[in-house]
Amino acid sequence: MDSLTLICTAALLAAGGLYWFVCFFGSAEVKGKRAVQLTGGSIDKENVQDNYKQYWSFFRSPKEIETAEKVPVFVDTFYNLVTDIYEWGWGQSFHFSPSLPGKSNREATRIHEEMAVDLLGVKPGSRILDAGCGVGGPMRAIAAHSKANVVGITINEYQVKRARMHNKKAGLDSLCEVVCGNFLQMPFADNSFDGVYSIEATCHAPNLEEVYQEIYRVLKPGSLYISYEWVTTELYKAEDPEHVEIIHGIERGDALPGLRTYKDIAQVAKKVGFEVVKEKDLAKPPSHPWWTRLKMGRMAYWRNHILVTILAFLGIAPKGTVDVHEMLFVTADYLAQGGEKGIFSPMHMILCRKPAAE
Ligand SMILES: C=C(CC[C@@H](C)[C@H]1CC[C@H]2C3=CC[C@H]4[C@H](C)[C@@H](O)CC[C@]4(C)[C@H]3CC[C@]12C)C(C)C
Ligand SMILES: C[S@@+](CC[C@H](N)C(=O)[O-])C[C@H]1O[C@@H](n2cnc3c(N)ncnc32)[C@H](O)[C@@H]1O
Repeated sequence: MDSLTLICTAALLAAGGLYWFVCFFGSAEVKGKRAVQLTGGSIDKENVQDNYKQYWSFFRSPKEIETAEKVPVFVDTFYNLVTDIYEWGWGQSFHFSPSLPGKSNREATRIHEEMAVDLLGVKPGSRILDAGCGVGGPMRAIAAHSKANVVGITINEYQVKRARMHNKKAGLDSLCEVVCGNFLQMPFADNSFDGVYSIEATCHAPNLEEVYQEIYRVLKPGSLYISYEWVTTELYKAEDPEHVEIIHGIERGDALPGLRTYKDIAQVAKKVGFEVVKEKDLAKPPSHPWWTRLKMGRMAYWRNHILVTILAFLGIAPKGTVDVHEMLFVTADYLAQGGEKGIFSPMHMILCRKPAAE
């Protein structure tokens, strides 16, 4: 073999290897984003690293996170930093769901979303609210399944842009509307929705009572609200340092002002005036573990980390992207540990009714 043939063969093998590495290694999810399109949301490329530092500074003075005025900035900064990585590495629905044997992650996600709207029992044409809608994965599944008009609200302007773009692309923009705003002070009239749902979103509120009160206000009397809440379970022991470390790890990597215990949820719902119709931790057996998807993705996360590092080095991805990705990498491990130990659930479901007017 002459040296030219050798070089060509080596180059071909290297290109083939790289293609395989990028496309097939690990479990790639169906995404709306590619690695080369990663941004810092609404943050200018050169400010991503500083915003990442700012995000961490909130944890140095946790009391500040608990004040309602600081929360929108804290949560908004977080979603500017993570939204593209979530879409790229997870898909358009930013939540977990129990694994369903024989079904793909995508199907399991859709079934978990449809269950929420089925429990609301809304009719086609009714108007429902998605409190904390992300880029609208659940909203589109729910609108397509129920034929209800869905209004989504998110604090993050960049997510509004992404959600509107996806709605249009899916041909669902006549059923789905997206508003930028704070779910603690919503720009909607009293008694104006036939149903409300929130999927893994109210955990960002510093005070659950405030967000439940606001949802109660906009819901029509006699209508239902369903939420999938992030909670610590009865197995969590505050005196066990390992448990505490896992829960703190989850809070830090997911922009949470402080995880609530499962006991708080119904108590707060009743306090604001709801009747609790049903409450169930959907993570508990016979459900199959929600965290296996996180663990199975580990090889892909390594591949992603190398990709992000190369893209940031080349100046294609913003500089801080590597730090953000690393933070998520670590968070995935804390989440999986929380699930495996049974001390944490991201799907403590509560279904509530606003009493009918007298
Ligand atoms: C409800 C919330 C978000 C829940 C999940 C959608 C996200 C929690 C942790 C995220 C991820 C962790 C690891 C990332 C991985 C390193 C990267 O290569 C690809 C994306 C991840 C898999 C990412 C995807 C989304 C999560 C699973 C919170 C914020 C209340
Ligand atoms: C983990 S994501 C879940 C998104 C969506 N429910 C889903 O499952 O894809 C949490 C969402 O809550 C939104 N959120 C958090 N705090 C908020 C607030 N105070 N007001 C409005 N939206 C908020 C975030 O912007 C984000 O869209």
